[in-house]
Amino acid sequence: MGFLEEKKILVTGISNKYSIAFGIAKALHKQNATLAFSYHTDRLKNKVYELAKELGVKIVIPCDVSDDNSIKRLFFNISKKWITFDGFIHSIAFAPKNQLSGDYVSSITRLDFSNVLDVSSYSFVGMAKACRSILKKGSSLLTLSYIGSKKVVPNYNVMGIAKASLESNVRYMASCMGLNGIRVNAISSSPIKTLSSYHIKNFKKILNHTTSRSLNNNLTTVEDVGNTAAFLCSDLSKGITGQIIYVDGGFNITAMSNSE
Ligand SMILES: NC(=O)c1ccc[n+]([C@@H]2O[C@H](COP(=O)([O-])OP(=O)(O)OC[C@H]3O[C@@H](n4cnc5c(N)ncnc54)[C@H](O)[C@@H]3O)[C@@H](O)[C@H]2O)c1
Repeated sequence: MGFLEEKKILVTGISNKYSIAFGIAKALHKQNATLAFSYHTDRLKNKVYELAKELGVKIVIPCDVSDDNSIKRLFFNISKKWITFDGFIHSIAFAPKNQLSGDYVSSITRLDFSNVLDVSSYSFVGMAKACRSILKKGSSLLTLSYIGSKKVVPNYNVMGIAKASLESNVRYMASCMGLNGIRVNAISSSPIKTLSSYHIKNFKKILNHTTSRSLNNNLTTVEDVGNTAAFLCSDLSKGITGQIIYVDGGFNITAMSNSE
C-alpha cells in the first residue's frame, strides 16, 4: 500500500518517456495513486496513450492550456469520471526556439513575451480556477520551475521571466486556496535532458556546470523529481504550501564548487 492510495491526480505535460511529467507519473503510480493524463496535441496522442497503458491509466484527455475552452472541457471530462479529485501536476512550458538563445533584449517581441508567459505561467492559475469547485479538501497543486527564475542563466532568457512569474503565482495561489485546504507548491529542478530543454542553446554546458557544482556531484534524475512530487502530493507534506522546493543536489546554495 502506497502513501497516495485513494488519491486521484491529473498529470499534464507528458510528451514522451523522457518528460519530467512521466517521471512524476511513475512515482505517483508507485505509491498507488489513481491517475489521469492530459496531452497537448493530436501529434502526441498515440505516444501518451501508450505511456498511459504502461501505468494502467484509464483517463487520457486532450488539453491545450492556451485555450480556456479546452481547459474547461478537460475538467468537465474529469468531473464526469471522478466527480471530485485530489490535485494536478502542471508540467507545462513553452518558448519558441529562437527565444532560447543569444541576446534577450534584441530577440524578445511583445507577442512572444505574452505567449510564453501565458502558456508557462498563466496556465497554472487558469487550470486551478477552472477546477477549484471539484478539488477535494487536502488537494495539492504542483508545478515545475527552474533557478533561471532567480538568477541569470545564459540563453534561458524569457523563460526565466516566465518562471519568476510562475513562482509568484505559486505564492498567491497558495494564499487564496489555503482556506479551502488546498496546497500549492513548485519543484525547482536541476536541468534534465528532455524535449523542451533540448531547445535551449548550449544546454549541455548548463547541465555539466550544474552537475559539477551540485553538492553531491550527481545528475538530478526524473526519479528524484518524481519522488519529491509524490511526497508533495501526499498528506505527508500537509504542512508545506506556497513553497519552491529545490531538487538540484544543493546547486542553488552554492557560489563556488569544491573543485574550483
Ligand atoms: N528539463 C529541464 O531541464 C527542466 C528543469 C526545470 C524545470 N523544467 C520544467 O519542467 C516542465 C516540463 O518540461 P520537460 O523538461 O519535462 O519537457 P517536455 O517537453 O517533456 O514537457 C513540456 C510539456 O509542455 C507541454 N505543452 C507545451 N505547450 C502546451 C500547451 N499550450 N498546452 C498543453 N501542454 C503544453 C508539451 O506538450 C510538453 O508535454 C516545464 O515546466 C519545464 O520548464 C524542466
